[in-house]
Amino acid sequence: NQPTKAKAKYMGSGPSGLSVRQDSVVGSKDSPEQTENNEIYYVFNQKLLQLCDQVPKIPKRASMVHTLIEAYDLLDHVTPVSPEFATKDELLTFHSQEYIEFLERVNLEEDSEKDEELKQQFGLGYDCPSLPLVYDFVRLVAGASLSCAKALIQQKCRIAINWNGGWHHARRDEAAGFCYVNDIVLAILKLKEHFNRVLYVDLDLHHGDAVDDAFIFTPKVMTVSLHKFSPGFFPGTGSLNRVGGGRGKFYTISVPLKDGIKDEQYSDLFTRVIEQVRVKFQPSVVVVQCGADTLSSDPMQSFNLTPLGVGQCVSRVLSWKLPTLLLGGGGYNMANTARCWSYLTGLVLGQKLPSEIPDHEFFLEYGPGYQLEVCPAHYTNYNTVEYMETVAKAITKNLENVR
Ligand SMILES: O=C(CCc1ccccc1NC(=O)c1cccc(C(F)(F)F)c1)NO
Ligand SMILES: [Zn+2]
Repeated sequence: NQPTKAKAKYMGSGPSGLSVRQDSVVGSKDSPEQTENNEIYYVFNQKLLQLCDQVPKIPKRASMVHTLIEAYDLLDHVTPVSPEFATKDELLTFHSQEYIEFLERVNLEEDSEKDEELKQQFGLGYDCPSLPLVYDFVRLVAGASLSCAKALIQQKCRIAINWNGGWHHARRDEAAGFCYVNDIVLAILKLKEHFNRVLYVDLDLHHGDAVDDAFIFTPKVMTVSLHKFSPGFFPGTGSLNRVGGGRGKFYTISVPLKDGIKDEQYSDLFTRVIEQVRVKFQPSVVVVQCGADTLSSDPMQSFNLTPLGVGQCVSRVLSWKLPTLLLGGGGYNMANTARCWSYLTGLVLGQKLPSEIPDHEFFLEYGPGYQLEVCPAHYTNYNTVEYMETVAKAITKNLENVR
């Protein structure tokens, strides 16, 4: 039951430009999809891929990820679900009216000089270039992660995947760090209505700052972010002593790392931290942002992970058998990001994927080896054993204050 192209009905152009009514065949309100209780929800449709393909710094990445997953025949083992657009009210559960109405208004503008200073005020400009149809993009990306959250709440699945989500820098009232909408905060706010304790794990190279900030004062959401922390590196937050505040103190865990870390050291530290988190926090649902800019040969050239290392962390969380939402994020080597998220999708399905990249539309992007595996680079690793011990001990100490 592939989601067919959503039959978008343009209902004439209202003040905000196009107002689109989306009749998605699968998963619409009036006809809940008949799921043969397939455990893995995989959210996408052609519109979402098309909008995400246009994001400047990740051209065609969404389609490369999706078509590689399809080429590996993984779609036959998941429940593909076509997402709805998030409603304006849903966006307003986190974002400000001014920001959302601004996006609504510039949705259709060409990149005109108009509103230039307004664009700056809302973070559009340098880090977050103006996107064509930015409002449609924001509503569908958020809608996809919300569809996953709703499916987990309604127990239609145990694992839900949105590789086009994971935009962890978007702030309440402005785009930031190349993120236009914080689909993660929206999904967690939805999950929080039905699950007592939400664990958020951020594996992206960058600190998940805006998600941390959104939940820094509450003990109902524990955020764990592993990230590069070094002078001048974006976003600059996420030091070891960032532990949260008020009633949420010690429910924010920052794991600051240096350049060059490899799979074994990364997953060992992750395991040490996350197993303590599990015992102390006892999450009832988990959200994992799987940003792939940590991989070796990412243009970020910072960490030296391979999909195996990321997979060890995700496997650890999946072994808890809790309702789990997997999201994408960064990842600027498009082929390696597609390799990573295809590998993770296979992992979720318990399927080992053959090394040879199957023939498909983007096959040539996988040259010269045309293999699924990513080889580590020869980077210097600045994470000494002593440094890692210091980080692990500090986190253990902080966690003594939880429960
Ligand atoms: O990946 C991110 C956002 C990274 C970011 C934050 C703030 C300003 C710009 C960026 N993105 C980049 O620097 C970037 C994005 C794509 C490709 C590159 C490249 F230059 F390394 F290729 C760099 N968060 O998880
Ligand atoms: Zn990143």
